[in-house]
Amino acid sequence: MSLSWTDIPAAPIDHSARDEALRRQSCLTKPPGALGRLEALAVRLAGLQGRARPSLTRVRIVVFAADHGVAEEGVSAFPQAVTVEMVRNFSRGGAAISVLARHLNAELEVVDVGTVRDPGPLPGVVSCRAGEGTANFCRQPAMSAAQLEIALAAGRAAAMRAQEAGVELFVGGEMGIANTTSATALACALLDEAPERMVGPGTGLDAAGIARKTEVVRRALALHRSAMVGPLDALRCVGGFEIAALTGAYLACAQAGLPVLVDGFIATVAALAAVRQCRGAGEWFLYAHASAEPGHARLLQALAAEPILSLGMRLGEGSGAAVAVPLLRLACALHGEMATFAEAGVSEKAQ
Ligand SMILES: Cc1cc2ncn([C@H]3O[C@H](COP(=O)(O)O)[C@@H](O)[C@H]3O)c2cc1C
Ligand SMILES: O=C(O)c1cccnc1
Repeated sequence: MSLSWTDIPAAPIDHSARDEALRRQSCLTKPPGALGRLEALAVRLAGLQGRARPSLTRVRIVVFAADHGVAEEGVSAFPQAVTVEMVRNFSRGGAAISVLARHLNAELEVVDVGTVRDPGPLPGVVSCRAGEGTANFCRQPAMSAAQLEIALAAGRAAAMRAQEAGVELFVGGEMGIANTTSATALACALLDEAPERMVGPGTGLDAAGIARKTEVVRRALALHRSAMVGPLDALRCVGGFEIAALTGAYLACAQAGLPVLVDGFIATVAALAAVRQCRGAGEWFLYAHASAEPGHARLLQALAAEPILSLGMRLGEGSGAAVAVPLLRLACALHGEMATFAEAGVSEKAQ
């Protein structure tokens, strides 16, 4: 399936800004290449932002929250109630991502895409509910086509709000108990990969829990195999509202030309769905970190993505991406503020 807007192509990259940034890099007072990947990141951002000296002053983090019917299969180490409880925690400023956003001076928005119990109006929380959690995808499709459309549109709306507000980098996060099961099933479907090669502990399952989760993913893939024709069909069959919202947000960012910093395992599955839906979208995505969730390495490999950090993080919420923001900011500062050889009167490399 596809919706009218999901087929819009990605915005083109500004090659002249990128080339100008590349020329500037070669004039800065350092041996060529001495700042390693920080150089390439600044040049890449120049091409995405369409200016030779990119900046990341305005960063927005949007956490999409939703519940999962598959939680009833006992696939998470935590109870389903945690999803809504964490939405309240985000709103009050006590979650990991709340702390990170504050310290980064980044804007934090939470979008409820469909938790089991509507938490009602909360400061900083936007309500865009596609339902009261997805259905258990071991038994039936996780969502209807109409629900998928609402969830994708919730993500798109968040991306457009960010774009209209003049945000320079979009970070998507997620919260949803059992969503590593959904993300794993989606990854297996998109990569045609065996569940046992992708399943991991999520919030902390033991070996018996991982075996149960593997079986759940296997059953889901067997049930939906023939219906999962394209990436949006796979999202509808085994995805989650918050994962679909992330895919919608990433697609809309790529279409609007807003650079994206992708978080961990779950966010990367959503990014893969976006890339499968729209080939050029991947140009707009930077990958922040290598999650400790074992399937993430396979996903990054499929996307030919080189994550910036590897800290053994496995939280989600956009936290791994948030932690990478200071490095990107420093890459931009070095690129934009260092003196050139000519400005500083420093001798260039001997021929
Ligand atoms: C307190 C708490 C805060 C979290 N913040 C993110 N997650 C992460 O863990 C969940 C996925 O793991 P699983 O599939 O094993 O349930 C998601 O909500 C994810 O964002 C959290 C999980 C918990 C328990
Ligand atoms: O890497 C992630 O996104 C992740 C891993 C475990 C639990 N929640 C999120």
